[in-house]
Amino acid sequence: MPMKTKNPDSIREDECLFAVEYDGPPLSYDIPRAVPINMERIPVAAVVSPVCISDNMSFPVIQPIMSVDSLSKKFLRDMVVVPSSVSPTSVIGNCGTSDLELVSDSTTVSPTSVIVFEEQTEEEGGADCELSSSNCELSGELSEEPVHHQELRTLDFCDSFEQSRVSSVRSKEEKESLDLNESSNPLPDWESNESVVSMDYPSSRVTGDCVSETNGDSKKQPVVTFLGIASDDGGFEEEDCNQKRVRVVPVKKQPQTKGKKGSCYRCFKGSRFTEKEVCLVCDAKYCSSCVLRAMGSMPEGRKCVTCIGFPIDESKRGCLGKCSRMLKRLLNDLEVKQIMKTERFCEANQLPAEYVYVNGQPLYPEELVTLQTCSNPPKKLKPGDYWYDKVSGLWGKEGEKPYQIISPHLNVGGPISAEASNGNTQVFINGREITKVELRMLQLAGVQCAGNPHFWVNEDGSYQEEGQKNTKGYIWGKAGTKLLCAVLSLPVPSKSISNASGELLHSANSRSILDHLEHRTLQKILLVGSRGSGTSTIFKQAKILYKDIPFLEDERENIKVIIQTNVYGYLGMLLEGRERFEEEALGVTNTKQPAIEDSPADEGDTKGNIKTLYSIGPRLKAFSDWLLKTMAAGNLGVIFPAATREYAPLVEELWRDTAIQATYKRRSELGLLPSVASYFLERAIDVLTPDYEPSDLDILYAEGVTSSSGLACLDFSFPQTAAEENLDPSDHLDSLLRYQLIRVPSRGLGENCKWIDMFEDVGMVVFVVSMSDYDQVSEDGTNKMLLTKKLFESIITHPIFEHMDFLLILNKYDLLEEKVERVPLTRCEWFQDFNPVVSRHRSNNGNPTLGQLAFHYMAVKFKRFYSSLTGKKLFVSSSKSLEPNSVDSSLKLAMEILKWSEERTNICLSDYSMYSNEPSSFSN
Ligand SMILES: Nc1nc2c(ncn2[C@@H]2O[C@H](COP(=O)(O)OP(=O)(O)OP(=O)(O)O)[C@@H](O)[C@H]2O)c(=O)[nH]1
Ligand SMILES: [Ca+2]
Repeated sequence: MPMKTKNPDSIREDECLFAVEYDGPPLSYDIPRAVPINMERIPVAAVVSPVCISDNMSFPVIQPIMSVDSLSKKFLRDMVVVPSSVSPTSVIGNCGTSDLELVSDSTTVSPTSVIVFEEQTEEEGGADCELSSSNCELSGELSEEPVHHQELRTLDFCDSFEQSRVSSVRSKEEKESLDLNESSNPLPDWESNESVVSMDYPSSRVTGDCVSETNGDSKKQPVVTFLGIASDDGGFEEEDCNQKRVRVVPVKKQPQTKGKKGSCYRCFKGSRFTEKEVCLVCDAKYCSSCVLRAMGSMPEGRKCVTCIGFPIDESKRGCLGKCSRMLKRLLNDLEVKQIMKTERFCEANQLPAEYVYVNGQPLYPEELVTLQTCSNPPKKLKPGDYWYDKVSGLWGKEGEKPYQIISPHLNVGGPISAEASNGNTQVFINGREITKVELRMLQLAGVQCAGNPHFWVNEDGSYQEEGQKNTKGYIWGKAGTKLLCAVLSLPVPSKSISNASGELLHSANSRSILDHLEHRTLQKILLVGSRGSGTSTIFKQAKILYKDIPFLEDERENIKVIIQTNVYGYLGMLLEGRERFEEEALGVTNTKQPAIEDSPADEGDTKGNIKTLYSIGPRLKAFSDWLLKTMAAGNLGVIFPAATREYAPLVEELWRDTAIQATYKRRSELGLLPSVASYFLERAIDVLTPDYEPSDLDILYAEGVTSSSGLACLDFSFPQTAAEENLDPSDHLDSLLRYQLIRVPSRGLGENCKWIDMFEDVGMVVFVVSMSDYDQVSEDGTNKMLLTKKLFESIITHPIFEHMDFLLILNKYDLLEEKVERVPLTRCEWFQDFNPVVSRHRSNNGNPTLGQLAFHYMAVKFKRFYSSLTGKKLFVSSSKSLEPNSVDSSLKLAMEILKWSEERTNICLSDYSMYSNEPSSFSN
């Protein structure tokens, strides 16, 4: 598009000055594009009244109106009128030098004017429009894309193992768009896909946000954006789609002075690190000695004296009324309260109506008031473009799916356009072409959507086809539709639906749904596994991941003692090993050096004098003897906390001793020493001091923290992702869904499963298996994997769990990977037929590693075993539970399975089943 725009850099200072001072009478001659306004004299509002704007007309837009004197003084406010076809860059370039800039594609620009009459010809607008609308389409498509790729990374091994190997390479690309398991899955590419249970439910985390990335149009940098609005907004491209609109863009006022980086803007002292108070308008920062002088009595809150009367920087709207520590120090409580109150409520700081566009039109102040004071207002309203379906109350950001249902029938903004939410489904609700997610929701709610219907949906969810009289049903009427919406991140009517007159109206429907929801909000997940499988590690990870305060003070105090006891135990095992190694070494020495015996030395002392690599001095020997004796007596727990004080110096000496270090080097030969021991032993000196405080990681690694005899319970919900935080929590049922993780110690599950009856109401069972157990034997000589299989069998066949989903976590993948290279998997008799074809060259050419094959094989074994006994399908996930991401994705998988089974139940109950139509969704 030819840019006739005057280069703003060429607007000279004096022109601007002229602009500021011009307040003469209206000129007698015609000014085609720019007219100064005077509210008293010009009935401005009528010009842009919503009724006279037709969709296809390019129209003059009159932006905020103020009286002449406030215009000259205040209205230097950072108002820029930008026809949206003009590159916003041009505005920014100059805003430091002049408060008021005007840019239009006309050549005659009167800087005093705040109105731009923009006549835009078809051709002029054409090219740009086309370009950007194709952008929009592109991003629309992309944003839907992940919906299809949203899959559960669980393995379905009912198909033959070989088959899944062959087809598995396919999924590489799909994997990119997944967020489940992404960083933590130890198995790359090859193992997922056909074996993947493909879920057609997009989850809240997947939809939506990719738009921002793909929108990053390289040609046109969105230099001016609404500062406050969330970044996932389509930005300028979207606005360009609706061309022919004149736009008011808030531009930040620049501070009058600016010191060197980080210093106070007034005294120019201090650095980045000095505490400062910030002006809400121009972002000037003042140190505590200057702030009161720079901001005066703060009649509008925290603004420089020169910024009083100016609108605030929209990005700071969230800070309004939130006092800083600095002010609290400088002023008394009453003053602080008063200032914060005026900051929030004074007129100058209110959201300017014209920054909010509804259905393509900037709001009038009255409209904004209507919107903000209705019984169910949009939450956290920010400057930006929104669409509003007045009939149903659906509300969303322009170009996006709905995110809230607000009060219907409000007289704000223009008429809704078919493209408002950028849908491409050919299904319409109240004149708006709906998005793919909405369509899916409708289908799942049992609404017949064949034949591109146009629906008329009322605020209570009742709907009819356009042109027909009878109500066909209620969209939110079915049990589970709300939950469905939660899964799809779609809004649902709030508890009270207000009717046209604003009265509250509790529909029986919505109440029953809420009852249903409340009943469902605590989903219980049972976590079981045989000894040492990793259930407590997973439990602790969940605590650390999902709790703000994972461990309380006194809990930590107890854990500290547990850890220290453990470490003394590990030291004891080392000392035992040392004795063994010393004896071995002595034996070797004796046989090697028969010559010594010929010497005339004292026979009896010979042995004591011979020093081996594993010998220790008498002081340490005494300590060692004492420790081993205490351990043998089972008294280790009793010696605390005295032991830490007394023995700390000895521990240090012991750990640094060469004999101990030599023993530690051979730790793999010490059968009893668990693998986590090294984590603590290497820090033994720190851990065994009285003022040691265990970190979360220490607690994670520590053995015996979760009681091995009792149940442990954890209530949690998955924290919202950044994208979800932008939405209102009340519309986001995901965050309402609460889970309870119940860890049952393996002991409680033995033969007679004494606890099992308590778990009637759990939603699902997560069974944890340690993959590295395949070569281990228990005290009575039975292979541990076989014991695990037995325990697994007893649980899956228990009548209580008959209708429950099972998720198998094959844990300790890290250990398996390492071990399987040394010890054949066939060491376990259940795994006799493991016969992998592994290429000799272990390059990264996509061939699975032995570890991956072994995991896969075990998964198949368990799956077959499970379905032979239950006729159901087992979900499987691999994990390294010492890694938080790994546990996070496993638990999220559990959540998805729960959600999904919820949907499955609801849909089975409803008269409409989508599964018959969509074979992709969960067939096996
Ligand atoms: N290397 C590795 N070690 C793990 C993993 N998961 C757990 N462990 C370790 O395995 C040991 C046993 O794990 P726990 O979580 O205590 O097992 P548990 O199921 O609670 O077993 P009990 O407490 O004996 O009932 C601990 O030392 C863990 O640190 C893993 O994925 N990789
Ligand atoms: Ca344990």
